[in-house]
Amino acid sequence: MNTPKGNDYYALLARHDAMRLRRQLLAPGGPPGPADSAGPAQATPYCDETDRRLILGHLDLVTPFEELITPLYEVMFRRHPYLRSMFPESMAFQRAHLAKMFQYLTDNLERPEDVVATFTRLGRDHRKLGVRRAHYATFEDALREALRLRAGRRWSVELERAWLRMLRSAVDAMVAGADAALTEPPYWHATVVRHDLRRPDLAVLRVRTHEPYPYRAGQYGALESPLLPHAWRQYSMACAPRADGIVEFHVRRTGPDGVSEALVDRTRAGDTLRLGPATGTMTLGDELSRDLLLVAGGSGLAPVKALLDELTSRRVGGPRVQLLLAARDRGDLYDGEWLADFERRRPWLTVLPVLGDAPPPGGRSPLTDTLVRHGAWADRLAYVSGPAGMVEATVRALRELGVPAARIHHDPLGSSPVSSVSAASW
Ligand SMILES: NC(=O)C1=CN([C@@H]2O[C@H](COP(=O)(O)OP(=O)(O)OC[C@H]3O[C@@H](n4cnc5c(N)ncnc54)[C@H](O)[C@@H]3O)[C@@H](O)[C@H]2O)C=CC1
Repeated sequence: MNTPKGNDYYALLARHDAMRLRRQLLAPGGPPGPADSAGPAQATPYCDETDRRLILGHLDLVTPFEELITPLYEVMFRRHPYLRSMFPESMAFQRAHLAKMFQYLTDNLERPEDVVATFTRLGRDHRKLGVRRAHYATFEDALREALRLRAGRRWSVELERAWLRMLRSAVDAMVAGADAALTEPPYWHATVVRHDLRRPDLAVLRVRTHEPYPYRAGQYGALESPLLPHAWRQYSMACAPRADGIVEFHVRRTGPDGVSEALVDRTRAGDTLRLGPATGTMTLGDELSRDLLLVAGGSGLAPVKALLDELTSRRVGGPRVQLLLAARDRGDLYDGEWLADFERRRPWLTVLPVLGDAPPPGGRSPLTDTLVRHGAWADRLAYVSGPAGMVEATVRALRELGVPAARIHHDPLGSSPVSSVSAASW
């Protein structure tokens, strides 16, 4: 065969794709919309009611998804060894998150608009990984083989077609999201200008981005350390955007060998990181007509600190703000000094620390007890950030105390499926 081999071939494929994209961009009328998208997702009919029933009725054939993911990556890397270099050395996080992504897709078949919105964001985010349209075709081929392997003799052509339509609707949205973001960098380089170890397992990092980094207070972005190439983890920006390009992050080490460990234990001022595009909905609206309730747990303080920062700059007779800050103990109030000083100078702010460990499953939580005890919150606008269990318990308590869901802002940073969908899953 006359085809270039191995890495060269796939590099060529990616280059060909980039050139095609460039031609499309330069063509009169600019880049194509989603409906024109080429590649594997071309002119794909979306997953309909029949597909939904087929997929959900036969989920047992391909679940648990963790067992689908292992052969999927094996097939993909066996056929295209070059793709392995786009992934981190350890695939554990990657596998878990791809499994969650399939879970999210199959759980939300009834909500195509939400799915499209999520995958559009994901496509924009995936530019930082160097993902190109051509890669989606290789992913689809690998998935097809993994599905067949996993499901065995009960697999059918109809079922496979339904799965591929579901996948292609997600891929279409990702391609559209990537195309729509072509005018912004896929990631930003940032130099660490300060690294404060506030607790043995928690660091506050200040980085300066080399190019302006667009974001809003309350949002988050993914960081990558050169110590762990291709492994990206999400952290909230802990200050409102600043003219000097400094961005603050709060990082808690949660286990050995991960990105947080690299950032807490092995990163110093002068090191360079990469930062993915900002995303998230925990932002302040243009109008601030209601008083606010901010609830933060542990390093979940980061986005709340950014909101406080923005509130400071926006105040002209603005709202009153109550912050409930949950921490394991007094020593774990790692930004306590800053917060005490900040509160002293802001008569509109009241901070209430709530100390105690996470409750056992089904147990009472000091945080929700405090919410209930202090609670005439029904008229407030609430922002909640912290461990997934804390966010869940707080949102539930607030709903019971009469705060409508639409007035409770929280982002699923941490372990929830949607968050994993916005992480580097493919
Ligand atoms: N670093 C960042 O930029 C951000 C981190 N997060 C998330 O915040 C979490 C922070 O973790 P840590 O600092 O280790 O916090 P942590 O595990 O020390 O928890 C802080 C406090 O929250 C309360 N809490 C924990 N679980 C609870 C539950 N199920 N119900 C009620 N209250 C509970 C407890 O009072 C606990 O002391 C992580 O899950 C992270 O993903 C969220 C947003 C931003």
